[in-house]
Amino acid sequence: MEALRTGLPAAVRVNLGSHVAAKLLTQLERLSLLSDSDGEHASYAPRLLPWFPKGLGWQFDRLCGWEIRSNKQHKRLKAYLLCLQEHGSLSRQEAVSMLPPLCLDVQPGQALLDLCAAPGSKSSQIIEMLHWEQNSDPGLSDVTENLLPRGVLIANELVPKRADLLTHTVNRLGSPCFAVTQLDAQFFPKIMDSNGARFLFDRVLADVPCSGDGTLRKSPELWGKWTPREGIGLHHRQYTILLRGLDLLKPGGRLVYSTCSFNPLEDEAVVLAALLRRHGGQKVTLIDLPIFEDLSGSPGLKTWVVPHPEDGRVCWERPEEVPDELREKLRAPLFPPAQGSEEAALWEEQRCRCRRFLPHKTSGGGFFIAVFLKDNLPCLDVGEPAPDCETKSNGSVDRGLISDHEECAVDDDAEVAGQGEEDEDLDRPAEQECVSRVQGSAEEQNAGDGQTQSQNASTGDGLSRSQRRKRRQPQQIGDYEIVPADDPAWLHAAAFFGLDPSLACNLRRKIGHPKKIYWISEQAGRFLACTAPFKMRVISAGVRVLEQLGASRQGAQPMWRTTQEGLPLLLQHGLKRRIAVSASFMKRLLSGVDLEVAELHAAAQAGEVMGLECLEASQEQLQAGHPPGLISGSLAVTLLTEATRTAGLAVSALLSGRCLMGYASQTEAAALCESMELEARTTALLSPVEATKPEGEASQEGGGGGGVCRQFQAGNCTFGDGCRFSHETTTTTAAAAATTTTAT
Ligand SMILES: C[S@@+](CC[C@H](N)C(=O)[O-])C[C@H]1O[C@@H](n2cnc3c(N)ncnc32)[C@H](O)[C@@H]1O
Repeated sequence: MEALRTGLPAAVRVNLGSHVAAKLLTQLERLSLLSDSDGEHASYAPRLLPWFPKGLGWQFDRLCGWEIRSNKQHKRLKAYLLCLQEHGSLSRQEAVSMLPPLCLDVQPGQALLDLCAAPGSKSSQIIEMLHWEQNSDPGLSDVTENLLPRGVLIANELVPKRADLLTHTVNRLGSPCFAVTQLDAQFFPKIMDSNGARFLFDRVLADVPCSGDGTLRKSPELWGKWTPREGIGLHHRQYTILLRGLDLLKPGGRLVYSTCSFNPLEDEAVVLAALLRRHGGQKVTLIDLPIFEDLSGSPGLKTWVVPHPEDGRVCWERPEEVPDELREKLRAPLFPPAQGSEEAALWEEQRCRCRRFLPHKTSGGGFFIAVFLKDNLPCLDVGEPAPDCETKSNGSVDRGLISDHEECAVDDDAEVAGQGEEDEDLDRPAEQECVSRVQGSAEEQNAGDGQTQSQNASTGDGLSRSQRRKRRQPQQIGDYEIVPADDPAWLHAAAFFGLDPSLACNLRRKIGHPKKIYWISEQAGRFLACTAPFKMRVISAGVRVLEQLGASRQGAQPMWRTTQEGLPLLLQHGLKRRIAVSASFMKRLLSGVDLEVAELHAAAQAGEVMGLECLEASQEQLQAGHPPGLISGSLAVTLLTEATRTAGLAVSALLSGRCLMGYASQTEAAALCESMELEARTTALLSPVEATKPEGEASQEGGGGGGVCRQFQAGNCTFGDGCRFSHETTTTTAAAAATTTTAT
């Protein structure tokens, strides 16, 4: 209890794939040397989390998340972290919440499913892990085609607004290895690949909605809200999500079940109920978690009590003790196994493999994890499905031991309806939020009552479930189509950017939306080519790499631009329209200044710009009547110091007959600029609060460039005093802002 009353240390995870990963790790190491003699900044010393691979996880032991968020004294640290988060270099994530993805043992090329994914901390971590092989040496990525990530994470979320937030979170990573779906995980359908075989996942994460009492350290307001009813109401939904996940898992595959709750009704009771069944004819068992140095959890509970939903002081040990009027609510699966029963023996053997992470032992938040392994043996005869968990006349409990759950869990064909939701606050703690999101939704009521959407649907049209199933045609997942290798628009874009036309096999576009082209990993492509019994909502897939510029003239080929998020991929694949510029030139570009073509040539003369010749009209073009000089259009601008085939800092830009302008959004541009100033920014963190940013001296902090913050003018700049753009509101600066060309 004492531990729960203290703040939760803030923790961060560095993205190995970021172009600043190596620099950022150096700065974290530098900060870690701070000590008490550094006075007010001593708490800025992060500690390396020894159990996180590749030295990427860090924790600020003496600083909690809400302090960074709300204490003005830490505004520069907040801006520093926000900026790094914005360009996907760093994620703020509670330390124990980093464990489930590590328990998945992600391997390159795998297909993974995150059933309950918003706001997306674990999904981002998994996607980053899919890239680890490729980014094994931070900052020096030697990317070859063979090492391009092939795997996929399908990140699923029920609530539409949270699914949008999830999409934003994973999009920051610029990865081709994901798709976001918006479905009720309980009804995530059986999908078939293009060969008619079932598409199963190598790994599944079921980080289910829970009562969130493990997050009391970061969300103290939960103290007043918690009731025993929540755990009881959530148990059934957690169980059906877990069953669905196990069914979607390949034989030999792993599923990680996790909650941020201490409640055994949401933890042990759910895990035990799933262990007692077969899944697609296969048995499942628990396996030990990996060893996390410094972070040992406790085993799962042997026994527990079930409280009265309205009065936590009244509890029962056995289902038979429950008064008749509560028997429907407090069903047998909520209870521990009866002493001496077959189930108790099984549980005794398995429970030690569950792990409870307790705040007073780990200095972190409360968490529960169990790792399931699905049998690799041929299916056994599964027999008749058992009735769902009934109390026998002799008082013992029938949990359907080793029966198959196929029929008793959920209907594959259930259509999923999204639920309306209130606004998001990015700064609010993830796990706690997910609790409040699900409470009160109509769908929660259904799940709590044990009534599924499929049951509702079955009464609708007078047809039986199997009749409706037969009547339905399988539907292709999502609305994505392959870009044909001989598509004229693609061939034109490939020729313009100097890309190999055969790259088309990686590209998709949304049906009816030919103006955006996405790059999709091999496994993501396989997933999108599958069919499902109903139209699945795929909100986003892969990374947008090309976008058509304006409307094309009648008969003329459309012009394309590279997107900021897709640039690293295109550069790795030989994009030829690229120039390299000095740091000071890059800062000017990022500050939103239009750089006149004459200035570009002068900078090239001075050695500040290299590679202009790749923008010049070729002999062929000149013969075809193109005027001599630079060819207008989209291009990549990289830093002169970066080797050309690395994932270094690169900016999408546009050259017109008159000038060169950046095409990153204001937020992206600000974040990229900050990333160039990482060392200076870290130094600035450590100077006295008042002296750090004297008015009008932004450039002394390494900001350089100037320019007016349009986010500030629109009233939504998140960087506050830490913003590198001007927050002045004079007429002069407003007029200057009107002329900036950086895209929003
Ligand atoms: C514990 S949170 C997930 C946190 C997430 N894994 C992360 O690390 O950022 C649970 C999420 O499940 C969502 N959810 C609730 N019921 C669901 C359902 N039936 N199907 C899919 N998602 C659901 C909630 O809206 C919430 O976003």
